[in-house]
Amino acid sequence: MLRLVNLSVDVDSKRVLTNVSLYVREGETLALFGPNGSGKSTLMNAIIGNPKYKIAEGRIIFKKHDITRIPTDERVKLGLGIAFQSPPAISGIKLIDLLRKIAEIRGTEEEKIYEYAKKLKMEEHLEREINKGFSGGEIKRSELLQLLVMNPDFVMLDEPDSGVDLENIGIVGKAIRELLERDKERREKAGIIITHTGHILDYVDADYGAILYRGRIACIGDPYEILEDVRKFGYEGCVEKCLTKYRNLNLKR
Ligand SMILES: Nc1ncnc2c1ncn2[C@@H]1O[C@H](COP(=O)(O)OP(=O)(O)OP(=O)(O)O)[C@@H](O)[C@H]1O
Repeated sequence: MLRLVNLSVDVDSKRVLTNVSLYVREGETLALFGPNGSGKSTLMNAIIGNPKYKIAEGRIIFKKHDITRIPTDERVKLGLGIAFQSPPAISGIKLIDLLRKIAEIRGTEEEKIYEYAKKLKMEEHLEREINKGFSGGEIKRSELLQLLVMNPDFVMLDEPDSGVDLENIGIVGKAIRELLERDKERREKAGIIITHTGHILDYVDADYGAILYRGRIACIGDPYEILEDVRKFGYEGCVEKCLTKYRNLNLKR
């Protein structure tokens, strides 16, 4: 569904991602790991088409369309959606007004807004300006609420579990499951989830995991095994273990 081919990305003339190749098939969820500053958010911003993130080389293919050079709104129309790690607060626009607009464009029934807001415990925030004064956990739930109303085919979630308390993590987890599974009988869904702690993977099944390390994909494998290895050996040790495994596989061949 999404394929990145030798993608290199610059931010403010600094090379942040080098030669990233990855794919996520229909129905799959990829868990993306990596130390701070390794380029995970950059990757999501490049995929959604944030103009600050310049594609220096490579291609992004989504549903067989080459979207490398098309603007963000066209990518969203094709079915991409993102929950940012740190979205801005927007003065003068209430959350409910944004949600109504999204619902109108995407053909979502208005009562669904209230249903999802209730599920995410965000009813009291609907009349407030978007993200203004929201706590860290409330911002995460606000992003998810917007995505639920938007109902994209491919979701990118940048650390949806960071700053979320143990009680709310279940609420967030269920919302993400719904995002990945709603209408699955009618159309394919897939996604990428960035997580440091892996808490969200207690609620959402990831099909495979990848480590982004110093701007490159350094390891691909079982997400739960990767998480365990990162806990035991740290990122460097985990990447070294992966490389040794690849080398041995190649030697056997
Ligand atoms: N505007 C910018 N100018 C210069 N460097 C930048 C800019 N934006 C991002 N970077 C750098 O790009 C690198 C990757 O940042 P990115 O936010 O993608 O990392 P990340 O893997 O998502 O990190 P974290 O886990 O801390 O969220 C970092 O070293 C960051 O400082």
